[in-house]
Amino acid sequence: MIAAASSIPRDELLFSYKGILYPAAVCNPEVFKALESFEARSDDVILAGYPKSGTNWLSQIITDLITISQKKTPGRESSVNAEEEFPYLEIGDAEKYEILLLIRNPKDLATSFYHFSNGLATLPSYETWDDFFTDFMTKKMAWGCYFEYLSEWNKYADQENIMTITYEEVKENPALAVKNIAMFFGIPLTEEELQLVVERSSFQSMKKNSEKTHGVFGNILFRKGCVSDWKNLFSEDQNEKMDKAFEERVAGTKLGKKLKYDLYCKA
Ligand SMILES: Nc1ncnc2c1ncn2[C@@H]1O[C@H](COP(=O)(O)OS(=O)(=O)O)[C@@H](OP(=O)(O)O)[C@H]1O
Repeated sequence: MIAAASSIPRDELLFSYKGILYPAAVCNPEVFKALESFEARSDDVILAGYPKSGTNWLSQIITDLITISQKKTPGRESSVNAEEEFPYLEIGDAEKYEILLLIRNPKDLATSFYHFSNGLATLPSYETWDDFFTDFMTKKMAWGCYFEYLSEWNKYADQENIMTITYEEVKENPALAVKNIAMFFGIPLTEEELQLVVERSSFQSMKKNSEKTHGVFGNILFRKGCVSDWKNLFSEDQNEKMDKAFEERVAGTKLGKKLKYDLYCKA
């Protein structure tokens, strides 16, 4: 499906559902409609992340944690296939289940999204970074505007069943991040299990394993896996524009503070 999309004209690549754009090759309005009445089970685990925030990274960590937890559950030892049990979903009522909310600094996220858009046939590609930046700042992105995404999730960030984690904090101290995630989902871990999850979710391990886990898509997905790559793309003027938008729209919120913008997004 991803390869077939390359022949689709640019203006047919995205469709709008309730005011937000989605890639037509992988999303379907019928699915969104059906998900409005989706009922989750109380032990379902949901990972919410805007594109390029590190979703595949955190789903690797959660999948391993679930596998470890299931191995310890009597009667489920042999039925472990966590990958199959962790599909992508768009969700309705956010109150019924525990949600790990993943966010990433907007400059690295935009940088990652730009390279991804140009590597993937299902998304509109961009001749220049400047063109991408303009669209990113004016709500023309697939999966909507990142600033709106942050403002919307900010309404729920205080709820007990939501744990927010940043890409940067997992990068800074992976062991602590895995420990906190495991604690949030009530999964006890031995020191050995913790080290295993950390090792298997390192960028190097995931990239090395990516052909098996993601096929050819792996090469596009596991690009650099670092913090501050934005410094290679952003102009002075673009820095000013994004700093201003962040200050006006997100800086004062709980999620805004959690992102440590001054540390990760100022030169
Ligand atoms: N293990 C690990 N460690 C550090 N960073 C990692 C890891 N796995 C994925 N990544 C980086 O996450 C970026 C992709 O984000 P997503 O998985 O959310 O992409 S997607 O929206 O599902 O396509 C993308 O970021 P960039 O490298 O900056 O493009 C990936 O490289």
